Amino acid sequence: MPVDMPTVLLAIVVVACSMGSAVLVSGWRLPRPDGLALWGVGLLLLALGFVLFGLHGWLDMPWLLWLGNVLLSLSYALVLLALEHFHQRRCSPWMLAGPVWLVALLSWGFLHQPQWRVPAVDMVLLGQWCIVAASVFRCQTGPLERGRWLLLLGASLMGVVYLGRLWSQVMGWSQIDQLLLSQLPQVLTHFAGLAGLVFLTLGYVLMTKERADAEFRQNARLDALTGVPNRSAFLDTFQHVLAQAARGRWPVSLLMADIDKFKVINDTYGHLAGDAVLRAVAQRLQSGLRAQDTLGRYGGEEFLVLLPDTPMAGARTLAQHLRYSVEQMVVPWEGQSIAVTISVGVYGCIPDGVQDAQALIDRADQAMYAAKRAGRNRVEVADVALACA
Ligand SMILES: Nc1nc2c(ncn2[C@@H]2O[C@H](COP(=O)(O)OP(=O)(O)OP(=O)(O)O)[C@@H](O)[C@H]2O)c(=O)[nH]1
Repeated sequence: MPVDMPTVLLAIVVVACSMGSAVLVSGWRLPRPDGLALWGVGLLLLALGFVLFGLHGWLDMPWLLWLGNVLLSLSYALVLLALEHFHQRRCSPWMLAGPVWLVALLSWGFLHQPQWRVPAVDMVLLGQWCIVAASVFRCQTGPLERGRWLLLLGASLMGVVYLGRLWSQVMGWSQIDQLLLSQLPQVLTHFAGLAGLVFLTLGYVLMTKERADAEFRQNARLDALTGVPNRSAFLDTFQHVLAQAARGRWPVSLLMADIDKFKVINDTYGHLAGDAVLRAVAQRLQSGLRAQDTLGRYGGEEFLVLLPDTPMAGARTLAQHLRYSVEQMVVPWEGQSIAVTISVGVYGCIPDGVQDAQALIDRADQAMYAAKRAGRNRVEVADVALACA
């Protein structure tokens, strides 16, 4: 089937323009630096570059070709910049601007020698796609998500396009200075490039969506005020640790810490001061824990601390330490200092795989209420008779 080369170029321009403007609009002034706007501008520059190539085919003005090549290289540099922006990395100016300068120099220097200009420029552009592919690989943490797979596929396709172009030049299959001639290698490489652009852009957009989804999931598991895991996230971790402890037959302890007379703090200093106290207590508790321990906000002014591989005696010592640490703290508020204390209930057991997490929390809660009844600012351990129930 004969394919008209100007139509192929037009298709590239239309697709790059529409994708570029859509991405630019969706990334415009986003609060988070996703690099989408950069990507959109890159696509628009690419479209402009192809418009200039097409015009050169008709008007035969060499500077159009030079500018088209520079714009193409600039658009690839913007793709790289967008990726680095997405990952909040600083990109070396040499990596970004170096190839663009090289393309500008080579295509100007060999403006009237297409046998040198075309392969030289193609080699630099191929190098740019290698850098893009390396950048996609470098941001891999854990298994590749679908967005990155698509990006890699797109970058590889672009690499194949330039290799194919170089190969067809070496083999003499295409008249390299005749851009508008409908030669099979030209048509094939341009179509492959178009497909590469679509894969790349979809991959990039998907990658931003995947990151937003992951952040949303993560935030949904954190308490917005204190930044520690919320009740449902804590319960998930607790269930998981209980199952592991039951398999390994190691002890698990739980602390329930409740701020004393918190209502008085709220009533005296105001609700915002109460919030500041909650944040300060959460920080204090967190700073006294090991990496494997989990602090969670159970509700209102109640915090839970999960201590894997910790017998009740050790948990009690830690609880005393945390209680003392909070007692020593003062929360500054509008020129005043708010004193805070906590009451802590301790419960521990070697799980047998049958216990329900909620039942264990209730035991720690009962111990905490015993501490309240005994006068507050103290630690109480659950009834030993119940300790392994
Ligand atoms: N500022 C603030 N207050 C909260 C928050 N969640 C719950 N509270 C308040 O915490 C207070 C808890 O009061 P109580 O249950 O009577 O407990 P308490 O005053 O600490 O008394 P004891 O626990 O017996 O020492 C209530 O006034 C709630 O409105 C919050 O996120 N921020």
